[in-house]
Amino acid sequence: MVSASDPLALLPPGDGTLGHVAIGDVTLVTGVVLPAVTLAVQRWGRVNEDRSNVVLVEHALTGDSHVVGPVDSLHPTPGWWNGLVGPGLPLDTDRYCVVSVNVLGGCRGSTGPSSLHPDGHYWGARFPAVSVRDMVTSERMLADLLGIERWAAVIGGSMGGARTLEWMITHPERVRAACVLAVGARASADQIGIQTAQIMAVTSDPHWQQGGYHGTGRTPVTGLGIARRIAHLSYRGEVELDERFANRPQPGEDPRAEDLSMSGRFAVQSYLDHQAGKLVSRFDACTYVLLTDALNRHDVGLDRGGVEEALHSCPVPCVIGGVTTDRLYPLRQQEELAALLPGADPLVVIESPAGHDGFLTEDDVVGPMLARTMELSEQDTIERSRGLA
Ligand SMILES: CC(=O)SCCNC(=O)CCNC(=O)[C@H](O)C(C)(C)COP(=O)(O)OP(=O)(O)OC[C@H]1O[C@@H](n2cnc3c(N)ncnc32)[C@H](O)[C@@H]1OP(=O)(O)O
Ligand SMILES: N[C@@H](CCO)C(=O)O
Repeated sequence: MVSASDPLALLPPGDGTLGHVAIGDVTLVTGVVLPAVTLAVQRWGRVNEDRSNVVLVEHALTGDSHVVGPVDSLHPTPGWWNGLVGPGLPLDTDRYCVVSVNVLGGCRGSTGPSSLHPDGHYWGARFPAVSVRDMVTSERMLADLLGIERWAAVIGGSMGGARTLEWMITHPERVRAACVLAVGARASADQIGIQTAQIMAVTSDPHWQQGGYHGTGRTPVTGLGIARRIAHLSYRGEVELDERFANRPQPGEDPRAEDLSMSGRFAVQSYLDHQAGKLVSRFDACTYVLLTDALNRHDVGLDRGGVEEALHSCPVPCVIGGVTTDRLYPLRQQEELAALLPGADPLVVIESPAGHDGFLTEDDVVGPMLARTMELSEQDTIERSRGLA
C-alpha cells in the first residue's frame, strides 16, 4: 500500500505516465555539484509490499524512459521495447514493477543542457561533463528517495548497458540480477574515434555558438544530422545495409548525374537523411555531445585497478548478450564481460544482420534473456531467504 507520506508516492502511476522526481543536488565524480536535479521517470506495474519487485530498465544514447507505449504528444518515439515489457511479456508487468529514468544530462525531462540553469538561462554547454558513474549516482539517489533498497534487476543495452555495468560494480548489494547488452567494459579506440567525429560534426556547425544556441532560434541541426548519419551507420550491419540498398539510386533520383550538384541520391543516402531528420526533430544537440562524451570516457576499470579487477570483484548474477554483426561494440567486448564477471551466465550470442541495433530489433532472443534475468533474480531471492547468499 502506498500512503500519502510513502516515498513511493513520488513515482508516477503504473500505467507509463511520465513523472518527474526532484532528487536534489548531485555531486559529480569531478567534485562539481549539479544543483536541483530532476529526473523524468516512467513506470509500469505495481510495487509489491516489500518493494522487492522493482526492475530498472536503462535506455541507450538517444532513447528515453518511454520503454513501452505509442507515440504521443510527450513521446516522439514508440516504446523501444514494446514487445518485451508488459502484461504476460518476458518482463511481465503483472509481476514486476518496471521503472525507467531519462538519463542525467538527458533532454526528455531530466536535468540536462536543454534545461534552465537556476539563473534562469539555459544550461547549454555550461552543463558540466557527466560520467556514466554520475548517471548511476543520480539513479541511486532516486532509489534512496523511493525506499528501494535493491532492484530486482537492472537491465540495459548500449549506453543503458554501460549504466547497468556501473550499477553492478558500484552497488552490487543493490542489484539482485542484471542483463547487459551490446556494450563493453570500457570505450575502445574505435568507439572514441567515431564518437569524437560525431561530436566535432555538431560543434563545427556555425549554429553551435559555443553550445549557447538554446533560445537563439538557430540550432546546429546540420551538425547533429551529420553526427546521426555517422552514428547510424555504426548501429547497423554492413552486409544488411548493402543487401537493403547496395548502390541503387533512390527511386526517381539520379546520383550519377554529371553536374556534381548532389541533387540525386543513392538509396542509402536517402535512408540516412531520413534517420538524421528524425533525430534532429526530437533530440537536443548539446545533450548529444554531453552523452557521447560520457560514452567516450566510459571505463569500469578506472580507479578500480583496471577492467579485469573491477569485473572480477562483481558478484551480481547476470546475463550478457552481444550481436554477431555489431561493428560498434563488437562481440569480443561482450565475450570479455561474460568471461570476467563471476556471476555471468554463458554469453548469449544474438545472430542478427541488424548490427548494434540488434538489441532493439531481435525480440525473439532478447525476450528469453530478460526472462532468464528474472529467473536469476528469483533464485537469488530464494537463496537469501535461506541465508545462503
Ligand atoms: C534503447 C533506446 O531507446 S535507443 C533509441 C531507439 N530509437 C532510435 O534510435 C530511433 C532511430 N531508429 C532506429 O534506430 C531504428 O529504426 C530502430 C532500431 C528503432 C528500428 O530498426 P528498424 O525497424 O530495422 O528500422 P530501419 O532501419 O529499417 O528504418 C526504418 C525507417 O527508414 C525509412 N527508410 C527505409 N528506406 C528508406 C529510404 N531509401 N529513404 C528514406 N527512408 C527510408 C523507413 O521508411 C522507416 O521510416 P520510419 O522509421 O520513419 O517509419
Ligand atoms: N539506436 C540507438 C543506438 C545506440 O545504442 C540509439 O540511438 O540510442
